[in-house]
Amino acid sequence: MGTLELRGVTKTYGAKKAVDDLTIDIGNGEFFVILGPSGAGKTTTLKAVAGLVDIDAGDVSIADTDMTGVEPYHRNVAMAFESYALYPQKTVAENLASPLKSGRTGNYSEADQKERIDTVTKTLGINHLLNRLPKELSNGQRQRTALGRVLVRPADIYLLDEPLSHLDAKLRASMRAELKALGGLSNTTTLYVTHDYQEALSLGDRVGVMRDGRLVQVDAPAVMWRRPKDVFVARALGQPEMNLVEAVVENGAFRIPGTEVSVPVAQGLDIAQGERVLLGMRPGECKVVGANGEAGSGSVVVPGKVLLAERLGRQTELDIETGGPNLISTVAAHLAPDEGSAVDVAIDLSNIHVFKAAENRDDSLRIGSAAGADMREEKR
Ligand SMILES: Nc1ncnc2c1ncn2[C@@H]1O[C@H](COP(=O)(O)OP(=O)(O)OP(=O)(O)O)[C@@H](O)[C@H]1O
Repeated sequence: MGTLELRGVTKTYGAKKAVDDLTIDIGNGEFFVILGPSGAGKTTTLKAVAGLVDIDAGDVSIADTDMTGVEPYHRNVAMAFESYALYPQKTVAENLASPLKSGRTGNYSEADQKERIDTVTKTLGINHLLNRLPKELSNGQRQRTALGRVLVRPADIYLLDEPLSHLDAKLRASMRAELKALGGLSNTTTLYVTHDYQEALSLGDRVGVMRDGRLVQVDAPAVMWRRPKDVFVARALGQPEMNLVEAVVENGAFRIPGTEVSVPVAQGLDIAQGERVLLGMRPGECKVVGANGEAGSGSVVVPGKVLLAERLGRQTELDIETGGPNLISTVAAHLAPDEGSAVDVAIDLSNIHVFKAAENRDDSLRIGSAAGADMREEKR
């Protein structure tokens, strides 16, 4: 176990700053997730911690010890890459036992080894595959075995790079729950990298959203979901993505061009007449209430017509014409209106995120919700 600190870590490849002045403090036993799109610098960050790349600036400390000049072998980190490194001629059981036999993380009796392997393989659902060779496994099983090799041995830090990426959606969801349980049990500081927001929100004690080598926001999942710092973070969380609708402040209200909709500007929002904003509304929070349905106080109603209704499992995704920008709404499939129906979409004011429109849309900063500015004490 140990803390992990990165101070001003920078790694450049040619003209590209893969990691740009990155500072993170990860607590002992914390499960920290880096979420970001392809090329954001996630893997390079893990490699910097593992000592697998030479960093240009900054430093990494593990368990309060500066790792500058310390070889990867001596850092006591266990890393799982997206590509799985397994011994092809060894069985699953032998692959899992090999990290325990190296002696560098302690000596394990046969019984200890068996117990550790048992716990990990049961958690990962691969305990029926112990006698198979890697070539006799599916990609998902191979990936779980590779993850098992990492989790089986104690380390100060686990570094996990998209370890569930080759699993199908169902298995991935169940593995998330099991990994969480395993993390809780082992209490090992973990730095976990993913581009899957559900994984990030469900696994992370804290999540850091990475963009172009920098962390844009670091927060607990619930805080980040409620208060994404900018449009980039807001778009990174949620599938389908948050609806983003341009609006202008006129006479104390946000007016959405092309519609009759006007959302009152709540007190305390730092916004001036004529300013352009983006109103963000998550599809799951755009509630279809039927035409002329009851919206209730504290919400805004947008009348529209269902252009497309696409059933996706238990949910249906609706594309709703409003006269202005279309809105995407997700509803339980059995409640979904037919294509062509007139509907009202009700959105709670507190679920309407207000971003000051920036030249690059992703840079637009959140200033609060349509219900008001964020209260400081609500932040944590
Ligand atoms: N060995 C390398 N040589 C040159 N450029 C590299 C190298 N490794 C990474 N890069 C570049 O650095 C940037 C960050 O890469 P990195 O692999 O860390 O991103 P990532 O967030 O892990 O992406 P992905 O999710 O696709 O794995 C990218 O622009 C990538 O092309």
